[in-house]
Amino acid sequence: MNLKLVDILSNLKFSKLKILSILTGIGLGSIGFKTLQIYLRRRKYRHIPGPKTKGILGFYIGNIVDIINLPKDKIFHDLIIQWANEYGHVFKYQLMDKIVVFTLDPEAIREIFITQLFPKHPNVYGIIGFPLYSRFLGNGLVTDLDHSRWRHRRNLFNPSFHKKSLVGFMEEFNLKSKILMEKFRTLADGKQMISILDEFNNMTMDIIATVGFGMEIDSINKDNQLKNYVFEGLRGFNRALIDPTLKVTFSGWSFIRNYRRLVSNLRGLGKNQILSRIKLIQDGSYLIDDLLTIMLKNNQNEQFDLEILIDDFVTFFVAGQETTANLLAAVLLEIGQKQQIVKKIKDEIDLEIGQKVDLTLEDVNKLRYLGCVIKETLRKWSIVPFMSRMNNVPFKIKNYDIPIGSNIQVSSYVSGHFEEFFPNAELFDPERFYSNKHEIKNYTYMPFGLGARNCIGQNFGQAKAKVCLVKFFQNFEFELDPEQSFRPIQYSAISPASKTRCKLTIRNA
Ligand code: HEM
Repeated sequence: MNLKLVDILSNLKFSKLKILSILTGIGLGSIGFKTLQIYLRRRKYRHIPGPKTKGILGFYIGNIVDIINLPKDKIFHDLIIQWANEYGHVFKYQLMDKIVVFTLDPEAIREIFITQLFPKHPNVYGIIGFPLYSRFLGNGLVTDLDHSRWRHRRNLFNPSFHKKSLVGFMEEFNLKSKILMEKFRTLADGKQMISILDEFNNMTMDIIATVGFGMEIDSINKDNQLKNYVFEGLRGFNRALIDPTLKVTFSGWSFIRNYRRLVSNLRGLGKNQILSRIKLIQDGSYLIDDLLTIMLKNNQNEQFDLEILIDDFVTFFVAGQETTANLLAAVLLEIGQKQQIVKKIKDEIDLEIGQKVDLTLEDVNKLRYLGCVIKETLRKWSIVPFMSRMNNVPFKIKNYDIPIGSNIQVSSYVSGHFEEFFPNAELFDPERFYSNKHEIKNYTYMPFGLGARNCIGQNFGQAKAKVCLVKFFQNFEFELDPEQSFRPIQYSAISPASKTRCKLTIRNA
């Protein structure tokens, strides 16, 4: 009996050692494999210029070290501008073990987005669709990687964004802007600091909920589940993009668990809304042509893929809401520093529109100067940081062969800050667009993307931004908090770091 025990113990000792050595072997093997993989990848791209990585750590994690060392007031894309100034129209950089090819070359951009219509890169849009083991935007319109399925669905959505539908949406843009202005009236004592981005986020949320999905939630005046799920979902998503420790720490895992629950709640809400609408349409009792009805009616003869309909529900809340809110907050942050621009905007509104309350699309389209202020804000802020495509065929940029399958990135923010394209790029100057001071070259300005996969909501977003701004200037004066940051912060969108803090007073009061 005793002898047996000794045997077992010694065997156990031996197996522990064995296990340890196997594990060490696997560990070393994986490191060796990864090292070889990174080495070969770096070699494949070594003919393309780009910033050097530093030391052994740099070999493994690439230019992440440069990002970590960025000054506090700079965003990652400021670093890319610096690299563009150093290396020119095409260069590469390394993010962890992956290589990114970046270009701001107008000719190459035309090829990528128009002539060759390269697909979206799965590494990038796959993460946006399915971050942290959850289905967020899924295969919605922004992230769909299946070209023929995307084409079919884009055709279904297109009529909802044509001018005729936009004319119908104006009523909601007016109504929701009016509700926000009523709230501002209660805050406009010239003393309270308001985080204007938060307020614009509430308004754009209410607009997309109503015109998109027939949901009246009044985020401007109260908390509600949908708003919390969307805002928290975005916050989690943003953290997923920038925090590489999430998947390897206990606190990270608990965050992921909560995040997955939240996204599943948001999708559950979307599912209920879609199912009850299908029923109403089948009963013939729902007559309002919002995005959801149009989408379902157009799809009537086909099998609905419920999960994809939910993907689009989430996609429209994300793509259609925070983009316009950030744009509005950036406009006020820029012009608040230049009273002569504010005066020009007000003069134009007074002349063309006066105190008219119910604005039409024609009214806001008369505001050419305001339109140029929005264009200049989009040049300087871009809002969407970058786009990524994959060359599925051999491709050259400026005589450099780009390996097939590369992650090619383009950024309206970087092109918009590149001195060769926009002289004195840091200066906010709507005259660039108003009086065409300098020629703006094709494919150097693309805040709404390019080609077939450009932004479906660009006219929608600009019309709603204009309605809101007109009502704001008809009613209020504003003064920026001088203590705030005037710089951008970059997550899934580029937005004012301090959310544009300002005090309001009632105009002519
Ligand atoms: C300031 C406002 C906005 C900006 C700057 C903006 C920017 C963009 C950009 C750059 C893209 C292309 C992304 C890529 O190629 O990877 C895009 C796509 C898209 N945007 Fe917008 N957007 C804005 C407003 C909106 C609004 C209001 C909606 C909806 C109501 C919307 C819905 C979409 C959708 C669904 C796509 C995907 C289109 C497709 O692939 O077919 N966007 N947007």
